Amino acid sequence: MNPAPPDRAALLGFVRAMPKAELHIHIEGSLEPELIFALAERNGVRLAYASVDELRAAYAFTNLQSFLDIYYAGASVLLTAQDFFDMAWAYFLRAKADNVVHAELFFDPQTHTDRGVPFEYVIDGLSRACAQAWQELGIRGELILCFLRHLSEEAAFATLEQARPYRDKFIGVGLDSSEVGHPPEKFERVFAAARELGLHAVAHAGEEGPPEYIWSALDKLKVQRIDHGVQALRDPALVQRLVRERVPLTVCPLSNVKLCVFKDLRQHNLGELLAQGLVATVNSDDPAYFGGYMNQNFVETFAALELDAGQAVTLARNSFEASFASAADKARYAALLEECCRAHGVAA
Ligand SMILES: Nc1ncnc2[nH]cnc12
Ligand SMILES: [Zn+2]
Repeated sequence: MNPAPPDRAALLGFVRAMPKAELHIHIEGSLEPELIFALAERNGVRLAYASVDELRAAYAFTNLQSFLDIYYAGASVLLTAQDFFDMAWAYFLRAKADNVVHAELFFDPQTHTDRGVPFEYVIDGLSRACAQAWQELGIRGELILCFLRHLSEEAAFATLEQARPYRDKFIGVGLDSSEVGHPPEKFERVFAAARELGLHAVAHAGEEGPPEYIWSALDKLKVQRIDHGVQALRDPALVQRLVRERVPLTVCPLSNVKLCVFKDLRQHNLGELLAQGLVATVNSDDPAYFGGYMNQNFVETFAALELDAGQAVTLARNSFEASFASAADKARYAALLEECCRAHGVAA
């Protein structure tokens, strides 16, 4: 294979250096095998795998459910507030290396409270890591509480009730886990209650599920962003609406390949999403399981789809526009991006 021409290398250097926001990261999906083993040892938890290598070898997924089974097993080592802090802090260090300046972290409380871990431990550890990320790394970290959609509406309401005393420690609610068979409308009332509390709303839709799930997330849950949403292109009327209303899609290219949504990265529709005027963003989803953090997602996707500097700037801008950052932070991020463009000779 020919080496990449120098201008492609410069482009990838720019893509790595760009300030960016990550809006679709499940913090439990950042738990690296090494940390899973360290926490298992610390907490006396028995794992079904004998070594880090054996665990990593099991990361061969055929669809979303095959991943979720291993992902929930991995999370079983998290018991104390310190465990949640350590996991999130490890993520923030990776994010810093990739020039992430703003991160909105999903967390799945039901995965932990159903094992007897108090909600308070989860939120304490995660929010302490967010505070330290701002103080020591200059990264704004926010939390979004996700309901597990394979569980009942009643369980989601109970989780919202548990979370209520900690309302100031998270900014929104989301919906994740097994998509097909669990349409968004199942959670219409709990999302209405969350919005009543002034929380932002997002939901996974159109990862494996049909465009109808995206319509439902918009109309029934009244979400402000769609997580994944790559199936939207199957429905031109839906695309028109998403473009008109500038509803962001938090796309996760490496995840989509690992979970067999696309056969390989060259088949990914990110370029087409951008060409149609959708507010697409790039994110890592579950980086410890899917082969990389933010810059790995950017660099591999740019190489596979031959995206250009203009598209890189659009993706960074989209990530800031789509974020729930304050107006002051958004202005700061825009200035950082302009400065980066100037330093790399890229038109802003
Ligand atoms: N990609 C994904 N889709 C749905 N639920 C998830 N939970 C963690 N990662 C997920
Ligand atoms: Zn996700």
